[in-house]
Amino acid sequence: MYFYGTTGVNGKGNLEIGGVDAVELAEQFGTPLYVYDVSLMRERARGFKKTFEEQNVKAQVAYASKAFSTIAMLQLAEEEGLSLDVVSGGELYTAIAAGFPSEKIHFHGNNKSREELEMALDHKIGCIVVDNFYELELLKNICLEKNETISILLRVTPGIEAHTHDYILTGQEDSKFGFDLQNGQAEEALKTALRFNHFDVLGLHCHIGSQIFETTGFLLAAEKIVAKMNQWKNSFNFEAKVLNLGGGFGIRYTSEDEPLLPSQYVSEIIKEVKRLIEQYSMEMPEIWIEPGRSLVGDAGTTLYQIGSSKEVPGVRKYLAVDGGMSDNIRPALYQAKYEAVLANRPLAEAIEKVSIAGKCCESGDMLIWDLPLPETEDDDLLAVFCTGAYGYSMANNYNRIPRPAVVFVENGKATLVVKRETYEDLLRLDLPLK
Ligand SMILES: Cc1ncc(COP(=O)(O)O)c(C=O)c1O
Ligand SMILES: N[C@@H](CCCC[NH3+])C(=O)O
Repeated sequence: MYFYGTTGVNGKGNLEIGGVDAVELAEQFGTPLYVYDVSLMRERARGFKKTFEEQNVKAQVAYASKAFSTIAMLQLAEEEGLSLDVVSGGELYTAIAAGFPSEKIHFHGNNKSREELEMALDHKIGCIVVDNFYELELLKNICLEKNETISILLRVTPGIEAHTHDYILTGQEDSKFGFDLQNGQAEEALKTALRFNHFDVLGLHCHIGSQIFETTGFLLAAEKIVAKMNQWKNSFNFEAKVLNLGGGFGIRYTSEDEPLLPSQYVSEIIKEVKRLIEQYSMEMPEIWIEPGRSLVGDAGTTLYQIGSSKEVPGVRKYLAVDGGMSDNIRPALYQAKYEAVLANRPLAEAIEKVSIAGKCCESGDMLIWDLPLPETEDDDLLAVFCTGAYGYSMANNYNRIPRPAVVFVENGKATLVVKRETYEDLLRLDLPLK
């Protein structure tokens, strides 16, 4: 069995995370429960940052908070010296509430509203990643009305087909995000932005997709963008100070996945950018990246109580848990795969394959197909690994199921960082007919 970070088995034979017994966590906080290994998140953040520091490259590692945005998480990101990528007014609001330094916040999104852009300007955030011509015009008008200047990056689509699931591909030409780099759109956007003196155009941004295992896509994107930067330096005397290559670094969900370490992704990127800069005799830009999944994904484990089961003779056995697509929609949305063990007997020998069903009223609400497990008993707990990214952040109240609590564990201590939703919470916004 593969254990992540501080996860292991304690003297009682139970799963332990961050020095805390997982069975005791379930007793204390209930299930389903998201448990985050804080030291693993710190290790990942330091891994990205250290590589830039060791190679003397000016950089910002911005945590893509869409992966998991809560006040405690953003405070941890700040403690670790990360910048922050937000993608909506809600994520920005959470960052402000967490006390995150606004000058280190970058704002993304392909359809930011006037209200969201005004909020960003009012909070004097670090930069806005402008996605399209509509936004360029809207932001220009808001800057004029408020007589404010703002730093911007232009998001471009470099025309890269990264190898990942279609729904999380973003760098290809036919994408809803960004200005096309090849067909002249990006150049047009740059010319428009440079004409307006309320914009400080820092440079370019691209994000080619998510859960990517190779560096080829990042290097190709860098090559295409730096070539354009060189062209624009010569034609408009525009020197990009920032090259932002986005996030998307893959992690290990199952034994089929073979990701690189944060330091390996970063080293390869630095090497390629340095080569290109030398080739074009340009100034080295700052390199910014935006990891989400690779900072928090493998630090999260979801604990579930096992409940009903159903045998389809000769076909399969279904085992249902007390959560499902309401706390982890990734298997239904992307056919994502996970590994799991019994938290109260993680080392017990597997004797059969069972398929883990959620409790939602959907046939597609299956968390894991054909999971090897020991024979299960009442009160067994299932621990599903690697649920830290896009689990809680994509959780929903389908079937009016309250969202689970979130606990951070570190050095033998558990801290509740998000309370479990209650039935009253579910009705908080409802109004009666009369
Ligand atoms: C612009 C942007 N940056 C960063 C990320 C973070 O991606 P990941 O969680 O795969 O690192 C995303 C999501 O894919 C994104 O759209
Ligand atoms: N939600 C996706 C990734 C989102 C990508 C955002 N640009 C996932 O769970 O894999």
